[in-house]
Amino acid sequence: MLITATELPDVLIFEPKVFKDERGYFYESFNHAKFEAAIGRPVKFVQDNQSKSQQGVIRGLHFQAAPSAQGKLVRCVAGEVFDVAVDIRPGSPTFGQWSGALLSADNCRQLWIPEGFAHGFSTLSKSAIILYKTTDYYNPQAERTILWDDPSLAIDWRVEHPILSEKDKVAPLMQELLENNNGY
Ligand SMILES: Cc1cn([C@H]2C[C@H](O)[C@@H](COP(=O)(O)OP(=O)(O)O[C@H]3O[C@H](C)C(=O)[C@H](O)[C@H]3O)O2)c(=O)[nH]c1=O
Repeated sequence: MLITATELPDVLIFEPKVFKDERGYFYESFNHAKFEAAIGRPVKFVQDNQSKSQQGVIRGLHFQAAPSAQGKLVRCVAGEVFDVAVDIRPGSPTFGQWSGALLSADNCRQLWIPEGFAHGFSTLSKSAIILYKTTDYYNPQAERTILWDDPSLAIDWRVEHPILSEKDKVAPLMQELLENNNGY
């Protein structure tokens, strides 16, 4: 398994060893012991999620406020997405910075996004299916959103005129969340 650092020290790209032969391919999509050894701490995933999106969809930016914060291990099993993590940990040296990775069914890459980051992705292929593990359960009361095109983040989503949920269309700016302190 190849592990690559990103611009955000705690956000990592995992590339599993893919065994290809005349039948197709095989790879271990998750190995708990290897994953914990790679990130250097115990991690317990409690929920698996799956979503399908059409080209041009952006889902995000989302996170759950503490104590329901979720770490996410994201992979794309059909098509291609640009997966983005934003450091929203107050006091972090990379606070407000983002990092993105192309995840696709072909590159088999996975993005590890620890607790304390907001997450979103844009759909680059005709459609895309992502699967992701989370380290805490869904808690609607703890759900928070940040506006996808918040100018203070200036994320390049690589899509024009994105398709958004009604919730995402009206998400607050990160500064608004900080000011009224309901985001953390
Ligand atoms: C996240 C979630 C949602 N739901 C229900 C709530 C809604 O009735 C429906 C669709 O939810 P939503 O529109 O929030 O789905 P996404 O826009 O894909 O949200 C996700 O997208 C970004 C990229 C994330 O990282 C989060 O996991 C999550 O916020 O599924 C559940 O029942 N359980 C869940 O864990």
